[in-house]
Amino acid sequence: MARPHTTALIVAAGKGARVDPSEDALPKQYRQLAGKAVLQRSIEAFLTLDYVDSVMVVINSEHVPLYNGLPVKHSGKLLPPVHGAQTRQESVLAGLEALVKIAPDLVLIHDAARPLVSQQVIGDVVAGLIRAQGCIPALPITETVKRSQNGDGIDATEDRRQLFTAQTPQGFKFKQILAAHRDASAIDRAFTDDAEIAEWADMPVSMVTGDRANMKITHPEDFVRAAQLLRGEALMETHIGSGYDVHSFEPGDAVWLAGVKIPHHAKLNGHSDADVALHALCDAIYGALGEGDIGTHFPPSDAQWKGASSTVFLEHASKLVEARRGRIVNLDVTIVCEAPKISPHVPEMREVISRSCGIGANRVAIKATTNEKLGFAGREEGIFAMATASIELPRQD
Ligand SMILES: Nc1ccn([C@@H]2O[C@H](COP(=O)(O)OP(=O)(O)OP(=O)(O)O)[C@@H](O)[C@H]2O)c(=O)n1
Ligand SMILES: C[C@](O)(CO)[C@H](O)COP(=O)(O)O
Repeated sequence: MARPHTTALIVAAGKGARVDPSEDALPKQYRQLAGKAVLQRSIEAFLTLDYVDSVMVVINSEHVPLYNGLPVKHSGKLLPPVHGAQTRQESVLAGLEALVKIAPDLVLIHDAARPLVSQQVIGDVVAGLIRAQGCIPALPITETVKRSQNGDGIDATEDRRQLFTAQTPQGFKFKQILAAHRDASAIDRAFTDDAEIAEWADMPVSMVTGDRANMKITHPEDFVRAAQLLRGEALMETHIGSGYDVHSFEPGDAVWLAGVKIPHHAKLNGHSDADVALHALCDAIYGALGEGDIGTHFPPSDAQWKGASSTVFLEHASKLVEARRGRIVNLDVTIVCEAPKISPHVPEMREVISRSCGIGANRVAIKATTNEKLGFAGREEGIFAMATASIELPRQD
């Protein structure tokens, strides 16, 4: 059976008034949380998953410049954003309507305000959709729950064994939740989550165990707690990888080096666009991850990689780092050739690599040297490159 087409719909059109009610406040989803905007974290949590085919973000029409300023890596999976509305419910419906042209099988509706969502929770929700039309992560209540009409006197104590708090992503069969949301928008009732709409529409919704770290950033102090969770969860350790690659010259008029096309009296012969610098760099990252090398992921025998841009492989390698909840600390490449001259191209090379990996250009170094006319590189029979990658990964012990 074919894998269901799955889209993540991230709602980010709120104003975050409970974090800061002032008109000119930076909305919470655009605030930094341990070095990354909240919304960027939420988007990346889904973009990095192979079984998520596309990601759509619902934004507030007043936040367009803020959204465009997010350094989210360009990816065909990230669809153009759509504008939301006054309530979460309306924003979700706007997103669902925009997805009609894609008509995914499954949709995962997620609050931008839950940036710590884990792969485990997302995977469990998707797995839960095999047996139900809807599935949400939820947690049992751990404190005693009181009912009170005025917030003062107690009217009753609830049986908390039957009470759970709902999280996101809330996953649904797309057609059914779209129909339910449309019907719900026609009645005078405010629904606080999508599962409530599904329940109202008699769709069976199951629950899987949520995650305490998958908190919704709602009040100012939640930023402190989320940052602590990120730090505690990610007790990081450093991994170093090295890469080496060589390609020979053949007749041609340009070489690809570190993602830049440089006019030359020959071209390089080899896998894809024969970019030795990016190949060495990818191998360094794969090495740091302990995940084989470029040929493991992109076999040279596979015709689809013939002539392909090696930036595709670099993006893949850096996504693997993200999927492991790691981060690239720095990348260092040395290109060895008599010609062409590399130094004029270094700024562009650093830019290409930083864009492909979603890191600052200050974390990328490109060096070049001649081989003092010694050996094959000295005789201008080919070019070789060496690279080192330093990455941080959650501790494995
Ligand atoms: N009109 C709205 C309201 C909320 N949301 C989104 O729904 C999620 C959950 O909502 P909440 O945490 O309540 O966010 P805000 O509405 O922004 O917060 P507040 O109520 O404090 O203003 C958030 O990611 C928020 O951006 C939305 O897309 N459109
Ligand atoms: C959808 C939700 O995150 C489930 O817990 C929550 O209901 C959204 O919060 P809001 O404050 O009601 O927008």
